Order: sequence, then structure tokens, then C-alpha cells
Amino acid sequence: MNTLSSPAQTRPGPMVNAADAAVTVTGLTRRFANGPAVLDGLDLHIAPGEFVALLGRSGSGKSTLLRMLSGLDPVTEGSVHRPDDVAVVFQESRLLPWRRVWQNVVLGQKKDASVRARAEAVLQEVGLAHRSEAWPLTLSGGEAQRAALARALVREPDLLMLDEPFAALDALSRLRMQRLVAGLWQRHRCAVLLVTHDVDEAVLLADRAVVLESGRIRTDLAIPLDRPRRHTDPQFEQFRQTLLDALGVHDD
Ligand SMILES: Nc1ncnc2c1ncn2[C@@H]1O[C@H](COP(=O)(O)OP(=O)(O)OP(=O)(O)O)[C@@H](O)[C@H]1O
Repeated sequence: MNTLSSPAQTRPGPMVNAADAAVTVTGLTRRFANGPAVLDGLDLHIAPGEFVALLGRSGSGKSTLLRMLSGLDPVTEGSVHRPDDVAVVFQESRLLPWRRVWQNVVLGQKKDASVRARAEAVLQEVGLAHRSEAWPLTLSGGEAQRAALARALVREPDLLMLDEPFAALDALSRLRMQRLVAGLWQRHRCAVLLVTHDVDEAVLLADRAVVLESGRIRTDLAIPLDRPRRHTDPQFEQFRQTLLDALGVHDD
């Protein structure tokens, strides 16, 4: 477990024992320059193996929270407990163009005798084994995101964070990737925090959808639907509407 906290923490510790949660965020506050707080005393718990979707209007602090959880941004007020093994996938694949796909997947990993086999196995899992020798610039957008997912999974993270990973893809590729992630999560069962603007994506994939507003959680919605989920299920539509309402999107 990795604990990131402010030097002078003024709030009480988390109510949930950190050992029982993959992620425990307590009283997290973030302010840029002298502006208003982007995160304002935020509390969030994610259980091991739980899939949580994080939604909120543009500028509501989703990426800020992710950056603080991943350690990219310092925690200056409040605290964050999370596993040591964390992987992040961003909207763009961030592959190194001068390394082949398989080499990107195992970048920073120990170069032992099994390294190539590990890369091939995970590329197989994401449906990209046939492109393992390719250069990243020759990949389609969907293939590049598959490679980015493979690079995250090869690390066997306890927490996988996905920051709008399918936002730049066409509708069909996005659907394929959503199904892929659903299958990977069923197999790997790491905790997942998925930042998305897409309420359908949240209902399709997540155990819980959390909506940020004014630096806090406005809605924390459990989605106890059986899997695999279908957009045509009437209950799917109900959860979708609840989330749209929480985001302030109404039919006129
Ligand atoms: N480094 C920074 N300096 C100043 N302001 C920042 C910085 N990073 C983020 N902000 C501000 O903090 C607020 C939250 O930004 P953040 O990127 O977390 O929002 P978001 O919910 O991820 O938005 P989007 O959905 O548009 O990606 C925004 O008003 C943004 O302008």
C-alpha cells in the first residue's frame, strides 16, 4: 500500500480500514494558484477488484483526481491510500515510436528470458499478437489503445486507471474496446477507475458510477446489473437516465 498525504493532515483518518480497500481517499483538496478548490474535501473508497466509473462535467476535477491518485500530482491536503502496483491508460496511447509494439509493452520491465513471451501473451489477450513486431506509427487508433492496455496489464496492477481511453476512437472501435475491457476485467479482477464522459460506457462497464461536482461526489450510484450487459435492457436505460440527471442533462 502506498500512502500519499499532506505533511499537516487536519482531518481524521479514513473510516474504512485502508487494508480493506484498494483506494481510500480522504479529505482530498486541490487548489490551483488562488482559484477555487477543484477538489474540496473529497472522500472516495474503491474496493479491491471493483470497477468504478468517474463522471462529471468538463473541469469538475476528474483528471486532477486521477493525477493525484497516480502520484503525478502531489497531495497537499488530505490523504490517498492506494496499491503500489498502479497502471494508467490515457486518451492517447503514449507509445514510443522508436520501439516496436512488443518492446513498448514491456518497457521498464525486467529484461529476463521470459520478457518476450510475457509481451506476446498479453498482446494475444488484447487481440494484437499479429502486430507485435510493428512500429507504433503504423497502428490504427484502436490498435494503439490495445497496445497501451497491454502495457498496463503486463504489470499486473492492483489498480488500473483509465482516463477517457476510448474518447478519440470511432464509435465501432469504441464498442469493441469496451467489450475488450469488460472481458479483461473479468479475468484480471483488478480495481478499475475509469474516467469517462459517456454514460453508456459507465453503465456498460462499472459496478459503481461516481459523479463529481464542485469538488465533491454528487452521486454515488451502484449498478448491480448482470454481465454481459445490453444497451437494450430496460434497467440499463434507467441507470443511464439517472446518470444523465445527475449530470444535469435533461430531455426538453
Ligand atoms: N495545472 C493546472 N493549473 C491551473 N489550473 C488547472 C491545472 N490543472 C487543472 N486545472 C483546472 O482545474 C479544473 C479541473 O481540471 P480537470 O482537468 O481535472 O477537469 P476534468 O474534469 O478532467 O475536465 P475534462 O472533462 O474537460 O477533462 C479546471 O478548471 C482546470 O482548468
